[in-house]
Amino acid sequence: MDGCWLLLLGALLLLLPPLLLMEAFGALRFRLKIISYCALCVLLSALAVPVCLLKSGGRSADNMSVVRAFGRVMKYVYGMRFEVKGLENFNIEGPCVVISNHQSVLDMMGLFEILPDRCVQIAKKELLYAGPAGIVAYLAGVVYINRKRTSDAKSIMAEVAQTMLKENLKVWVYPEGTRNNNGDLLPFKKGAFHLAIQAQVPIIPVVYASYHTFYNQSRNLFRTGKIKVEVLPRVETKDLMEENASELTEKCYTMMRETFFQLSNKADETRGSVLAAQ
Ligand SMILES: CCCCCCCCCCCCCCC(=O)SCCNC(=O)CCNC(=O)[C@H](O)C(C)(C)COP(=O)(O)OP(=O)(O)OC[C@H]1O[C@@H](n2cnc3c(N)ncnc32)[C@H](O)[C@@H]1OP(=O)(O)O
Ligand SMILES: CCCCCCCC/C=C\CCCCCCCC(=O)OC[C@@H](O)COP(=O)(O)O
Repeated sequence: MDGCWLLLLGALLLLLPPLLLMEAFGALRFRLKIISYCALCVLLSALAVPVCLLKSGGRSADNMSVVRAFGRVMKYVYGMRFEVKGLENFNIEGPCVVISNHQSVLDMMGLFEILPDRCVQIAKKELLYAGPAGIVAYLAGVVYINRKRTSDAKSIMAEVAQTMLKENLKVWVYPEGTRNNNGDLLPFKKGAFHLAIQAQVPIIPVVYASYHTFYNQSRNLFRTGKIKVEVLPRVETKDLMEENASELTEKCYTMMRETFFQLSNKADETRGSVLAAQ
């Protein structure tokens, strides 16, 4: 019997190094893939910069169609396929605020897949320093905000409300305010909803299904996959006032969270439902 235990222990000790090696190799492969993804972003951005300058001579939302064309290359390199529903909901006259969930740096592929014309994003100011990617985003009209200074961010958003009306722009905001890959949506920040109310423009919610089947940072998972996306019908803000921002936020959050669970084949666990077949 003692011999059996010794044999088992020996086998375990023998298996441990290759298992640890495989784990370390998985982490390394994941990191390298993310670095290559960022490097490709930087490379494509560097190629897009002169095209933007030739097209518009400087900063203009028209350059976003150039960035979109270059950005669409990434999905072929990383084997991402998209299944999009509700694209017709983008067909509205005039400006609007688009809101979507934000899971990872991979969201850039989903953004460029469906990005309407003359649509600029609100981004954290740190991205301005991401080399050519920061420059090309600036040239394409991306608005940079300092998330650590609420009052500065609010006054920039108030300017955006004016500019989007003057220049007929759509503005894309990630209301979670940060990347989140935990299988649920984070509570929404209120900036996007104040913006839509101040400009009196509709909100178009966009939901990307959970990436859990092909991308998970904590499990070092990053492989090819299919991303389901749904563009929801517009939410009107006409006649809403600043004091309605919280209920508008809540309404959009609830609607998007339900759609997120549906698209991800997951039930809303807070209501005590069971997980649907995955
Ligand atoms: C070829 C390859 C090319 C590659 C190049 C890539 C190009 C594409 C670039 C795409 C970039 C995408 C980048 C994505 C990001 O960077 S996400 C991170 C940045 N974005 C955001 O943070 C947006 C979401 N955040 C908000 O909207 C926040 O509300 C913010 C305005 C930032 C303020 O943050 P915070 O202080 O944490 O806010 P709260 O929401 O809690 O609000 C505090 C109180 O202020 C009131 N409030 C908020 N906004 C306003 C406003 N505009 N006007 C008036 N009042 C406002 C809010 O109601 C709160 O008060 P109460 O609690 O209600 O009393
Ligand atoms: C040639 C070697 C180059 C090495 C790579 C250099 C690194 C360059 C980094 C990024 C370039 C790609 C930028 C693409 C835009 C990514 C948008 C994005 O997802 O930003 C995250 C932001 O929403 C929220 O940030 P946090 O989750 O709060 O943090």
